[in-house]
Amino acid sequence: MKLFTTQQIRDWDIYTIKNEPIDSIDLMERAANRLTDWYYENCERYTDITFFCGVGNNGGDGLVMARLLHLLHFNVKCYIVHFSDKISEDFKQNLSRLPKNVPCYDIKEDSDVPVINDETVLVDCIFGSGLSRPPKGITQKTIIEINRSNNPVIAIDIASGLYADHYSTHFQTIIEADITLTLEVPKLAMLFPENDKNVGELNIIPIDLSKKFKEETPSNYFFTTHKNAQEIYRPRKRFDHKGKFGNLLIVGGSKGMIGAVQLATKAGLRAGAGKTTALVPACGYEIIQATIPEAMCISDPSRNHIVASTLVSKYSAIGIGPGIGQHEQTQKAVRSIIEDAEKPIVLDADALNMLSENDEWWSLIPENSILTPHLGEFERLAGIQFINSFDRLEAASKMAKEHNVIIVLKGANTAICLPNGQIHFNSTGNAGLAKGGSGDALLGIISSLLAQKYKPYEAAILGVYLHGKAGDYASADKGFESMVASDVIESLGKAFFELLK
Ligand SMILES: NC(=O)C1=CN([C@@H]2O[C@H](COP(=O)(O)OP(=O)(O)OC[C@H]3O[C@@H](n4cnc5c(N)ncnc54)[C@H](OP(=O)(O)O)[C@@H]3O)[C@@H](O)[C@H]2O)[C@@H](O)CC1
Ligand SMILES: [K+]
Repeated sequence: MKLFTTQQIRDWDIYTIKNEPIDSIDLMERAANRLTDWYYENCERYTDITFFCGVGNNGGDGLVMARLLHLLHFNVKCYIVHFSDKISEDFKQNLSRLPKNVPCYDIKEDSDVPVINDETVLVDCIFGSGLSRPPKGITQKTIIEINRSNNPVIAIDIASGLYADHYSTHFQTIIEADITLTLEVPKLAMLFPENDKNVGELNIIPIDLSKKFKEETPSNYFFTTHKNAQEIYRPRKRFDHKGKFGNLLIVGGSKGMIGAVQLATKAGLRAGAGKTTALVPACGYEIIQATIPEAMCISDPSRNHIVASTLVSKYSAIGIGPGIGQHEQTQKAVRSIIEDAEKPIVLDADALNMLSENDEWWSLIPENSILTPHLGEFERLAGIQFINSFDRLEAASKMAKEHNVIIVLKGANTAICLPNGQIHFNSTGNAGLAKGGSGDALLGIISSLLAQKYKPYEAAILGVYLHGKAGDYASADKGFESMVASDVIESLGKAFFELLK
């Protein structure tokens, strides 16, 4: 799914109105109908609803919802926040359509801001994508009061006060929503961790804006949906044999860290590689052989850490890094594997930390290789600590373009930065994945897909999606706290199955 800036969304709106064609008031009615359907299907038992409407089109959406929910016999009331004398035409029309028996109050000065103490759902439609500066005065006061209440808050399109395309610094005056119902596509700011408390649970409400505009308007931002993952996935055919699914090598492990390479190897197998081999220090040999009978194992001459490289040309993909440590001799071995590799490889964990200390390695990395740093590893690679996610993402995208590699910036909504400038945000996964071993599983999955001849960008996007989806199954079964990386790997099968639906 392509993501757009607010300016592009405004143009999309205008294009749809002109070319469908549809009157703007009817488009607002359609959007509010979809929002109302969502409310009815998901929140039917919450019968008391208070709307806080601005005087732009976001407020207009709120007024239509209020009318429709009133007709469905919900107890609705509205507050109108008069933040400007410039009132949108569609807002005005919908205010006149609001049934007279819906209580409606004006907020024009500070003393009009209500103290919220009744049990009601609060619907935030003060500002939408038209926010142009931090809220002040009565708007600020209203937002603070909504946040102070303990009532459930649903934001329409975007939490009021949050900039859609760039970093917000006025944290005190942004709605903290429990649920965001965003129209047609998520907005960029919703995918960044610092805005999590403002966005809450994100739901996308399609409103049928023009398909032609969507296809023809360029964007570098994407959100990986189930359908996108299905388009990449290639189901197996009846006569396929193991030779077709590649020969994967996982390089990792050191004394006390054999579990990491064990998880990556298991994940590689579960993600479908035809043959999977682990290259580990001698102390890990028996562990791998005894616990993963399906895998082959090469024992390094050294007992506690890897010192020797191996003949890399016979493998269709190589994943390097889980639990590998940073011993000087290991660095030499890793460097020589990277140097010998002729196809894209996958680098994680200490392999990335080694790279951040050896700038000259960049020129050795085969193009389109995949680097999977978490935020700390990325900052080491970039040599900078970032203040916000926008700057961090920009730096990751620049690095991907500059070095012709794929950067998988791990976190909630993992961002996959491609050398062509595209950034793909993942849509699956949960907080239970923030745990040791999770990254090892991801390295195994991505390398395994690469071994199966998925293109590097496909392996990265699909691998991250499957890892998150398996994490969602694991959390449903074990809970966020108790799920571990092994549960994620065990759930991979269900994630693959779902792609067939
Ligand atoms: N996408 C779609 O196709 C559809 C979108 N729809 C809906 O429309 C919404 C966008 O509507 P919108 O453009 O009218 O913007 P919205 O945020 O309601 O208000 C803008 C007003 O606020 C003002 N203003 C801004 N900041 C301010 C501040 N701090 N303090 C005071 N004033 C401030 C600003 O004034 P200005 O910046 O010009 O000074 C302007 O007057 C969108 O989110 C969605 O809900 C659907 O209806 C149908 C289809
Ligand atoms: K809003």
